[in-house]
Amino acid sequence: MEKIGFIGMGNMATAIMKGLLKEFSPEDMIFSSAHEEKMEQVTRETGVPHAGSNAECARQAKYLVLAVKPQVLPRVFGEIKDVVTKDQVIISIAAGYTISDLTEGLGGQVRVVRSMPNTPAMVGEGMTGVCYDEVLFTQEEKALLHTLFTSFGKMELVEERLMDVVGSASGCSPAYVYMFIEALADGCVKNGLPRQMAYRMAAQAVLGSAKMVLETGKHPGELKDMVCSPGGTTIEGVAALEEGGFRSSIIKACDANYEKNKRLK
Ligand SMILES: NC(=O)C1=CN([C@@H]2O[C@H](COP(=O)(O)OP(=O)(O)OC[C@H]3O[C@@H](n4cnc5c(N)ncnc54)[C@H](OP(=O)(O)O)[C@@H]3O)[C@@H](O)[C@H]2O)C=CC1
Ligand SMILES: O=C(O)[C@@H]1CCC=N1
Repeated sequence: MEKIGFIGMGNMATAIMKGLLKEFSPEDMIFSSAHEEKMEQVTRETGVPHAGSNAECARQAKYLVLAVKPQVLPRVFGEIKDVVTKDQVIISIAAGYTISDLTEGLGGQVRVVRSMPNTPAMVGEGMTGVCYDEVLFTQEEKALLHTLFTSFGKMELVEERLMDVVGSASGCSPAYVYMFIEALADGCVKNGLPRQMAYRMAAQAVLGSAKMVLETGKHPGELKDMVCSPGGTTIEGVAALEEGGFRSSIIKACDANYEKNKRLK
């Protein structure tokens, strides 16, 4: 098996590796990160060997996942651009970096896949936007990419012009959902529900509502209307949310994270 390598072993790489370990053995992977003791710890916990350095990881990996923060990428480019070749598949999960940025940063003679995953990958429920020029990759490579990205959730092939929007749809949105769950629980605690029960019920209500959207195919507005009994309690809450600018706030959040992509490099 040609190795899958990770440069950077933080939130996202850990989540992706956890998913991959359901499909591949530890020996099929290799990684490097910033600190020796952390690399030793990850190897102890997962059995995945570490390469000791980014350059060695880049040398050994056929599929190389760049999983450092955007601001760290230029340094990593400098460490691996003389090592990576066109025979490899370079996979970026970094926000804001285009395929052109990545190709240029790595010296021009590479084949790059750009992706935008999210942290629910940690529980196998990730949503990853992926873009790459299909003519550059073999069927085997494309099959491995599909296996990789679906080992920790769902994937959508996306035109690169929309990849920064994918940041709103899936990359950043879990943070907005966590804020909603926390606020919903606070509202329940305010009216007497025990906090941990409030978190469990709020989280399950979000999970169930998401499954309703995904599995019924109904428009979210129609599903909302199904909850709002005429003259009932829900519509009072809906009116309060509209008064508070609930929807426009979320749209503004999407604009904010979309615009920041341009300022990450
Ligand atoms: N978090 C998220 O929800 C998402 C993140 N992303 C993208 O994923 C990438 C990683 O994000 P995330 O996992 O959250 O970040 P983390 O900070 O959790 O992980 C980054 C990892 O890179 C390591 N690192 C730092 N410097 C170097 C270096 N010079 N060489 C090798 N490794 C290094 C860090 O080590 P140490 O901790 O020891 O410093 C850390 O383990 C980013 O580009 C981000 O845009 C994409 C989608 C979602
Ligand atoms: O906040 C960030 O920049 C990263 C990318 C998407 C989610 N987290």
